[in-house]
Amino acid sequence: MQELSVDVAIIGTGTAGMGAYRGARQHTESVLAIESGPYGTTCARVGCMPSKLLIAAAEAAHAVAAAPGFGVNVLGVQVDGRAVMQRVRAERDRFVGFVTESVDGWPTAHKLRGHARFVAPGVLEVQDQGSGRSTRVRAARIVIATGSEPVIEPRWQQVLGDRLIRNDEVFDWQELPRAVLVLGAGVIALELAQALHRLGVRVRLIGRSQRVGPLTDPALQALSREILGAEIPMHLGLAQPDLRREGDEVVLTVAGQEERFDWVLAAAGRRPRLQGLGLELSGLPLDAQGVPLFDRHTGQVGSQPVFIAGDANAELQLLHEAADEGRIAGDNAGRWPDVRVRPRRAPLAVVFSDPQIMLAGQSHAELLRAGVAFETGRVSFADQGRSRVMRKNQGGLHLYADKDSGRLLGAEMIGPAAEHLGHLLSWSVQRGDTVQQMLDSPFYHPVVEEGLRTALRDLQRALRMGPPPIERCLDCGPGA
Ligand SMILES: Cc1cc2nc3c(=O)[nH]c(=O)nc-3n(C[C@H](O)[C@H](O)[C@H](O)COP(=O)(O)OP(=O)(O)OC[C@H]3O[C@@H](n4cnc5c(N)ncnc54)[C@H](O)[C@@H]3O)c2cc1C
Ligand SMILES: NC(=O)c1ccc[n+]([C@@H]2O[C@H](COP(=O)([O-])OP(=O)(O)OC[C@H]3O[C@@H](n4cnc5c(N)ncnc54)[C@H](O)[C@@H]3O)[C@@H](O)[C@H]2O)c1
Repeated sequence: MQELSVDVAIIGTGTAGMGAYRGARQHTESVLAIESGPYGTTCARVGCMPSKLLIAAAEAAHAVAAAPGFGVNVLGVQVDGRAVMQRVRAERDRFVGFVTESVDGWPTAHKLRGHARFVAPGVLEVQDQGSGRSTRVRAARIVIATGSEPVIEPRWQQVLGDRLIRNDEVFDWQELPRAVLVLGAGVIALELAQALHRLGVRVRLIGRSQRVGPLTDPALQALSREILGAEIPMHLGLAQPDLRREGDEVVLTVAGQEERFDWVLAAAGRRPRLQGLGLELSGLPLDAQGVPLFDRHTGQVGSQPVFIAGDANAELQLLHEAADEGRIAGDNAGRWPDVRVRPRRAPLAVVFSDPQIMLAGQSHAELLRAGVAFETGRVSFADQGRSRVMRKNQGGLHLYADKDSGRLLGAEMIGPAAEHLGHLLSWSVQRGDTVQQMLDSPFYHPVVEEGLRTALRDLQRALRMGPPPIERCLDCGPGA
């Protein structure tokens, strides 16, 4: 067995691992990045990018289908599934190429292929299935950046066999399938189910509860269910769906009615990829789920020279969070024992459904849990001018502000341009803006942001702060 000794070993070269590599390398050249799978990151290969490419194709099909609503008649929509998937893969490969190019630029001595596991505190064994080679790595500091994997119930695998697929496999389809059942009603389920539905695939989504998507504000959660449920065929409250395999098909039975599908897509959450990592031999403190206990401002696990970043830490499974956490963990692993505390950015999450969904700052549920005294400002997009112009006039935005200071604490929304409003709002939360400061900012006409202004005015009214807001702002422009 080959033996190596390094200052910093990084397990996983996804977004977090690559950030950690760059962070650690500012302090030492003795860095080893270990990777068991293909280079290219989950985000670029099978996550953010290919899913958004599929959604972009679905948006194009939907725009054509929705054109008659503007008096623009088109002669039907024909989706060429092969061409759709070809573009998804070609563009995806381009994005993956940028990532692999970056890894190709790392010195060979900094890279090791194979599956890493702890065999003792500070000691890893790396097994490369391809070459059969084993390497023992003694590392003064270790970064765990192993990402996440879909939650798959064992009985699904037993019943469905190779008809059960994960997000990874979807983007390798050469053609669009005829029918797909989606297990889950969260982010991946909504994004992929709606995209496939708009591309002409017969889709059904199964939710084990009545919840649809991530919003925690009960009124907006109900609105998400109403709006998305009106378009995407779904069965909610089906905790144990009756599924059986018949040949190459899967049969779902609900209330005596059978429906047949080519594939069942597992979209029931993702858990940290920590199994087989030998954490039991690592000497690290673990929580009840077996996830290392860590400080989110340093990435450090307990008081040991081990850091954790990205989806592996079971916190926020988002690209920008993985990148930040990777940089923090790598920098601290490099500079250890002089571990630095890094402020975190305001939370921001977006679902690329139509209408989009976003959460900025603290969610409604988090504010309630923390016992914060807050007021809520609301707007419906049903009559919002620009949204109506675009026939995108559905959804709602709720803003939450601190009762004492009038500072914006958070926001939840389903509605038009949520990805953009989410950015504005998370920036305001991070800056500590008050509702009055936000109202004093410019608002163009006619834009969706005028809906935000209406919600801010509603919030200012509830807070009873500043001059009384204008009740009906006629000089703001019609529909503002
Ligand atoms: C379908 C989908 C869509 C998404 N869309 C978005 C989006 O629009 N916006 C957004 O912000 N986020 C999105 N995400 C989430 C985002 O992709 C992840 O949060 C991010 O990629 C996590 O990065 P990571 O570095 O933690 O993990 P990864 O990129 O998965 O990297 C982990 C790496 O560790 C390697 N590894 C694991 N175990 C070992 C081991 N024992 N030894 C050696 N190597 C190991 C793996 O092979 C992998 O390369 C999406 C995710 C999915 C699945
Ligand atoms: N736009 C984005 O930023 C984006 C897109 C895709 C994924 N992601 C990230 O990936 C993560 C994982 O996505 P996801 O959609 O798998 O998780 P999720 O947590 O968003 O949703 C999981 C869904 O599965 C359901 N579920 C859980 N266990 C189940 C079971 N045993 N049977 C049936 N249903 C079950 C839940 O009720 C929920 O509806 C997200 O939390 C997000 O952080 C982000």
